[in-house]
Amino acid sequence: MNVSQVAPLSELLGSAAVVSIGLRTRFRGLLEREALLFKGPEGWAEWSPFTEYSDEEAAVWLRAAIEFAYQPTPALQRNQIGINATLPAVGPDQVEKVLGRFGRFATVKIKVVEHGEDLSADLARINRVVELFPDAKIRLDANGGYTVLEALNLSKTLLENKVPLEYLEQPVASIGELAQLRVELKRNGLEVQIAADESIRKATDPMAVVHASAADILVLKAAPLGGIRQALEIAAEAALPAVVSSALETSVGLSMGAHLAAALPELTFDCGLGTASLLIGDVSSSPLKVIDGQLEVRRVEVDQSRLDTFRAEDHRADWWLERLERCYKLL
Ligand SMILES: O=C(O)CCC(=O)C1=CC=C[C@@H](O)[C@@H]1C(=O)O
Ligand SMILES: [Mg+2]
Repeated sequence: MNVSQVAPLSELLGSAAVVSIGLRTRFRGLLEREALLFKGPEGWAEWSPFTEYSDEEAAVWLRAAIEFAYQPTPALQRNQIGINATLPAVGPDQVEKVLGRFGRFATVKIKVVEHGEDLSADLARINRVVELFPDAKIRLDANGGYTVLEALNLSKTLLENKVPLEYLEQPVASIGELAQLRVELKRNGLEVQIAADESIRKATDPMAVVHASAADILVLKAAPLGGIRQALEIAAEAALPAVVSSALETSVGLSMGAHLAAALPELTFDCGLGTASLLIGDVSSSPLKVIDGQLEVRRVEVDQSRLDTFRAEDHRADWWLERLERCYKLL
């Protein structure tokens, strides 16, 4: 895709709208999610790299958004996606309320080690989920926060307590540690699968994790990987099962994830695209909704009245538009 020919900057700026939407519960340290939306011939797209990301990293997300707005999506293999509930690192007393917003689900992803608390806080949250939803499969996302030994000990404890553990997502930070953890788990007879997230989406070479035999499952996020096509290529080359997950977007960004999930030749895991319910509102009056654990696959129209409701303050909108101009030049 030759970006300057396909999508002139003036056109992106012409439809660009910047929103700021509150989160119901702190997630990833955030209480507000900012996003820039623009419209191309195929529909609306979202550009929402986290504000601390460098221009180089944010430009990758921009390529993804331009591709989604300006190019037809690849052929779809399914029109509904199974979705997991996502539980932020809340106290055990909050679990019921937060998970209540997800309706029915078969899988819960629980955030762990978010605030650097000790393992007992994670265990209390996990145990509360199991108590409330004994049939749900559990995946834990540590964002690389454990040591190999901590991840190993936690796996032991969870298996001893018969927690239905589906996988650990990025339990440790580096590819070397992921590979080491997999070896240690096997050596200890612990059947726990490892999913790689940051080791793919933040790596210069997304295949490095595969070559190091460091993961059983890939977490694919369309925006940080540079778009649906790029993510599909990684999945094909890796030849590992994939889980598509959100980057905490509005319905517009989630619809790009849903199209990626729908285009994968095989999809056996629930996907982490149910995060709209973590936000206080959305940019569409017909947002992508998870019903009984299933998300429909379609593009999303944006409503002017919603853009007005969530319009970011002028100085934040200016910041995003300047960022857009800088990142566009990097494409
Ligand atoms: O996968 C999910 O269930 C929801 C998405 C999710 O967890 C994330 C979205 C955005 C930022 C990340 O810190 C986080 C993740 O690490 O997967
Ligand atoms: Mg993750």
